[in-house]
Amino acid sequence: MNTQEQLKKAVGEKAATFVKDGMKVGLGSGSTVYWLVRALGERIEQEGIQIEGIPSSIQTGAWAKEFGVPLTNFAETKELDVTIDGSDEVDPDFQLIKGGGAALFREKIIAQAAEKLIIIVDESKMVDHLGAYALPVEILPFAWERTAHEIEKLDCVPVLRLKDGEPLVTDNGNYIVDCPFERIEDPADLDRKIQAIAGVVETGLFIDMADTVIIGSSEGVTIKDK
Ligand SMILES: O=C(CO)[C@H](O)[C@H](O)COP(=O)(O)O
Repeated sequence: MNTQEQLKKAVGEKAATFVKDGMKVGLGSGSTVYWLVRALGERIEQEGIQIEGIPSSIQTGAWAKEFGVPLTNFAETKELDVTIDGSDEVDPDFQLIKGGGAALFREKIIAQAAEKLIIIVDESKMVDHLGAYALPVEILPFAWERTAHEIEKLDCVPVLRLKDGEPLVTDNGNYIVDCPFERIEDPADLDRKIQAIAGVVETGLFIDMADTVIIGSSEGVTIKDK
C-alpha cells in the first residue's frame, strides 16, 4: 500500500470511531470512504454496534454490503446523526470542492440530512484557496451544451466528463462538467450563481457544511473542528 493510501486508511479508521451504537450514518463516496466502510464493518462484527447507513453512491452501497454494514433509505429515515465523506479540496474555512467521483448530488443530500458532517482527507486536499481542482457540476443531459455555455460566462471553460469516450452518466442519469476556475475568491457567491442556471442539478461546492475535518499526514492524524 502506498503512503497516500495509508493516510486514507488512517483517516477512514479514525472517522469510524466517531460512530456510536444506534446511529444513522451517511456514507460518502470515494477511495477514502472505502476504508471508513471497511472499518465500520469491523466494528459491527467485533463490537456488535448497531448502525444503519445511507450510501451516496451505488459503489458505496456495494462496499456496505461487502463489509456487512446495514443500509436504510430516506423513505425510512429523514435525518442522519452523522455523515462522513471525502473531499477533493478543503479550504481554511472548511468550504469544500467535492464530486471527483461524480457522486456530488447524493453526497450533498446526505450531508444536508446529517446533524454533523465529518470530512476525511489526506493532507494533499488541504488548500489555501479553492479552485485548482476543477469544480464538478452535475447537469441535466438535456441541452447540456447550453447549460455549459451559461457556466462559461462565469469565467471558466467547462469540460464534459467522459468515460470510455462517452459522456459519463451519474447514478442519477445526469452529466458532469468539470469547471477549471483556478482560484475561487468567493465560493458561496459562485455556488449561488451556478445554481441559478437552468439545467444545473447541483454543484460540487459544499458551503458551510463541514463541522470536522480529519486530516492524515506523515505526522499522523489531526482532527480539526470548526
Ligand atoms: O466527492 C467525492 C466523490 O464524488 C469524493 O469524496 C472525493 O472525490 C474524494 O475522493 P477520494 O477519497 O477518492 O480522494
